[in-house]
Amino acid sequence: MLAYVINPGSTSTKLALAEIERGDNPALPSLLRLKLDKTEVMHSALLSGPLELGDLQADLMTAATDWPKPDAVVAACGLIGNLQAGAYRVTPELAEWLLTHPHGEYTSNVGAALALHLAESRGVPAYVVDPPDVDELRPEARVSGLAGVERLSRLHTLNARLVARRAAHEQGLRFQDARVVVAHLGGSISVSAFEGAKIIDTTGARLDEGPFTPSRAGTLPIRALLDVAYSRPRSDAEKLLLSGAGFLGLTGTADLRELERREKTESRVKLAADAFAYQVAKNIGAYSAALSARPHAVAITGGIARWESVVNRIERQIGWIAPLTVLPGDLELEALAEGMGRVLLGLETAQDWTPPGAASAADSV
Ligand SMILES: Nc1ncnc2c1ncn2[C@@H]1O[C@H](COP(=O)(O)OP(=O)(O)O)[C@@H](O)[C@H]1O
Ligand SMILES: CCCC(=O)OP(=O)(O)O
Repeated sequence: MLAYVINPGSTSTKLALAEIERGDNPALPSLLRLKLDKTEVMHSALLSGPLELGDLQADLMTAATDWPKPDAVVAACGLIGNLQAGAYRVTPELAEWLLTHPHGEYTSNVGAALALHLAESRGVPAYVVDPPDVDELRPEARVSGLAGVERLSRLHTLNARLVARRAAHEQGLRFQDARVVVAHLGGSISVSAFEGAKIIDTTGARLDEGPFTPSRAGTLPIRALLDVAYSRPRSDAEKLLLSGAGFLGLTGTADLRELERREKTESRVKLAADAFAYQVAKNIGAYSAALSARPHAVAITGGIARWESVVNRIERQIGWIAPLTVLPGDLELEALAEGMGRVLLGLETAQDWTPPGAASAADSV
């Protein structure tokens, strides 16, 4: 099977021609064989209007000019309304909805429109896979200690699901039979518990919960949060918590490659790295406890999984919980291709999207 795969980012859109075949292990049918021919289309600014979208559609058409006709086109997308994981058929209504109801700055809001354009030009269907607001939380995970405040499911769904599936396969288990905890450690962080192939609980990302990140605060003691909130306007408080905190606030830089070099000689940097590994490990422990029994695997992924001494510290701390799988970087193109492949190969059924009710579409970040 062939698919065009589109992953829009803030400064470039990644594109791939994916060849997807069944694997040769009948016990693990979703362990697929993938071949990706990747390319990247640069754009100068955050996509914000129809003009830039038109230009990008044209650039993608050019990049794919010589590619053979695919069976489908698949893209990453923004928030589409608290649904089950999997593939959704892109309709003009879904593409338009994402462009006109962008809740938060999700650059992937343009994904569905890009996929539809390319798919129509080839006379094939378009899909989006595993949006960030896939919501499969167990009921008790939604409840916070303050009536009216509901915990949300907003995470790095694409990468985290692929990594959870690979960690399950590494243990010789089908995804639906495995319990896995995944820590996605990039510029943005989420830690999530997978059981029965569902994301039953997650820290969320951005202004939700979890470890601190290169520039975000993560979970704070409530009294400190109140001090931050009451000492400045809300927009300044958000700016501090999202882009002036974390490693940046603790060490003066959010460039973790630089911190990796400095940690041997600077005690402040070493303490920040120790604290980060400790917070990640504690969250892995908490999300292990969200499962019905001990996890079969713990996995860490994202760019920070390249920081060897941090990975070692995390492993020392959580090694007693389950074997650790480390898959550094992000594998979103692979995740999109596999998600599409499962539909094209008849392992999963694509779903139809309907606009979420006013109640579930309300929030911002
Ligand atoms: N070799 C490395 N050592 C330490 N940190 C790294 C390394 N490579 C990347 N990082 C960090 O990973 C983060 C980027 O994560 P990544 O998942 O690749 O991208 P994104 O920014 O999209 O989340 C950055 O904070 C970067 O400093
Ligand atoms: C909502 C989780 C995925 C994501 O895109 O996070 P950031 O926008 O915080 O990087």
